[in-house]
Amino acid sequence: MASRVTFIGAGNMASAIIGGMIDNGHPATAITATSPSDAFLAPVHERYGIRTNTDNQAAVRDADIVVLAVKPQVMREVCEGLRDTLQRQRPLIISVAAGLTAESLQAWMGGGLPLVRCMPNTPSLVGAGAAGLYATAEVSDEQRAQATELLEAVGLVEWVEQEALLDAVTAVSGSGPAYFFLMFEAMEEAGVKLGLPAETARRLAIQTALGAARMAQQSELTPDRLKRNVMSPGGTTERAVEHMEQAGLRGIVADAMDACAARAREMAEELGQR
Ligand SMILES: NC(=O)C1=CN([C@@H]2O[C@H](COP(=O)(O)OP(=O)(O)OC[C@H]3O[C@@H](n4cnc5c(N)ncnc54)[C@H](OP(=O)(O)O)[C@@H]3O)[C@@H](O)[C@H]2O)C=CC1
Ligand SMILES: O=C(O)[C@@H]1CCC=N1
Repeated sequence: MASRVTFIGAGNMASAIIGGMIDNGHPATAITATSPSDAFLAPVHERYGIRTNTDNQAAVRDADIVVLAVKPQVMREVCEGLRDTLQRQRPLIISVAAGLTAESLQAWMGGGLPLVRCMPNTPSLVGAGAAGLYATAEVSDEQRAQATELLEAVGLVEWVEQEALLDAVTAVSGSGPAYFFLMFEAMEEAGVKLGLPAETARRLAIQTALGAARMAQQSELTPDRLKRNVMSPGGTTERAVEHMEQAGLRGIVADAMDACAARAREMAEELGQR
């Protein structure tokens, strides 16, 4: 029988994972999502056919897995509200919140619960997600396998053995989709300046990213080698890539990802248990 999975929060990230799970064959009737507002839940129910509930406690009562998918800022209130039910029920808990440490989450939920911290990303919606997972000591091998199965239904899963590495995962893949969307915007704008219709430039940029990603995934060659294969000596790509290198693109990416990971650590401090 499929695991009964309850999502606390039905926003961008929860919807992305739910959509991917359903496309992958998880029965909609075994999935519940909660939100404080019925008006918000109605379209989620309509779209995915899942169960919805405005009462978090009622929604976790029969769950095998509880996915905490609210904003970090409301997580404490949500965890404290679920504390008694979770302590009785002891489901596998998966938090997708950026920053918030297992120590804080455990403290808010009363401690000692099987908790996986996960950093997923929104391409889960199309089955192309990438998630980093970290398990606390309370998580059994079977529960690790359950978490892997749930997240693998919507994409790639990588376990990390040190919790702090989740901040690095956030900087690479959690926030990563936004970097590529920004690149699409920039390429579209530049394509328009070069005379292309916006829609044409956008479609070409997106398809090019898809092709490059598929090639990099399927090829034995490194990204550097693949890049050099596009760069004919004295040709057009060489000129463009030289420009990007000279303008400091690598440094910009490194600084941006440092800022991202630092923000995750900052959020852990701002919102942490004390
Ligand atoms: N978006 C992303 O790309 C990623 C997000 N994350 C993490 O996922 C989590 C959610 O982010 P995201 O989906 O973007 O945020 P959203 O704001 O889209 O979703 C949060 C959801 O939680 C609901 N909510 C608020 N309070 C409660 C409550 N007390 N009980 C139940 N539900 C509640 C909100 O309802 P309402 O709108 O009515 O308040 C909303 O449906 C965050 O912790 C974030 O760090 C992780 C990886 C990637
Ligand atoms: O921006 C954020 O805080 C969340 C976490 C990773 C992606 N979105």
